[in-house]
Amino acid sequence: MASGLQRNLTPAPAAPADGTVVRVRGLTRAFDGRAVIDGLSLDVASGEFVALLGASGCGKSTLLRVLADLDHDITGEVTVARRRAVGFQAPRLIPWKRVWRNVVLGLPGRPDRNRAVRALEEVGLGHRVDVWPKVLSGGEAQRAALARALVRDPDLLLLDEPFSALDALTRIKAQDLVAELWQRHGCAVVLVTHDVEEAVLLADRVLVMRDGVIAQDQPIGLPRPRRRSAPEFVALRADLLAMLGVDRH
Ligand SMILES: Nc1ncnc2c1ncn2[C@@H]1O[C@H](COP(=O)(O)OP(=O)(O)OP(=O)(O)O)[C@@H](O)[C@H]1O
Repeated sequence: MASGLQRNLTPAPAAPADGTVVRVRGLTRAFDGRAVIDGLSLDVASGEFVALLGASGCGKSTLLRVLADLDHDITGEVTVARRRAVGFQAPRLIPWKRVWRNVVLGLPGRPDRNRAVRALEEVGLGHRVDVWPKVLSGGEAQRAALARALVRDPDLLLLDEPFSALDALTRIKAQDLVAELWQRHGCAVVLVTHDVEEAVLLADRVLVMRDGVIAQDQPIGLPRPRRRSAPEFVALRADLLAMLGVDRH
């Protein structure tokens, strides 16, 4: 590990006194001598929904892995709420465990089927409780992964392109479900996405990552539930595409 490392993951209370669930200062992560994240700072407030956009390879997943406590080879200060859950592009369900057992896997105590059922019902999978993961469609598997994350009652949910492998219609339904679940659970979310529309639909704030730092911080003040076709929505989407260097015309 590099010298000067200051990490403070475990001692942080679930809801830090200042109302933030993520506090990052001067974070640097290098691979083979090249800093992918380079002195990045970031705060996420309790209950806030933040989307992280940026060109491919700019370091979004790397940042998420640090926040998920999966990467320790860093310098800088990182404080993250203790109760966090992670969702990835692939649902990562264990094939030899039934869906409900996947949902409560790793929770302390005896596997609680009722708790799993409640979580699965919440994501519309009440009819899939006892099946094997291979029976699920791609969208259903991602919803099961969401149930597995939310059953942990996290203060912070970290999502890395959870819908990118889904077809367009399934993705829209999954996005609407996440909006609903987030409002009900009230946890903070950091969502890595390539999808500008998804970011505008879901986030309170869209962060654009460039050159190893947060280059732009765009609040999304639209009322919820948001309509993809609303003129303000379309305008914000165009602004963000322009920030990403994609021509709006
Ligand atoms: N374990 C690793 N070893 C070496 N290089 C890595 C490793 N992980 C990531 N990188 C490099 O760090 C850079 C950032 O990767 P990262 O996956 O964080 O980007 P990203 O913004 O999430 O990309 P994408 O949008 O394409 O998923 C890339 O150049 C990648 O090749």
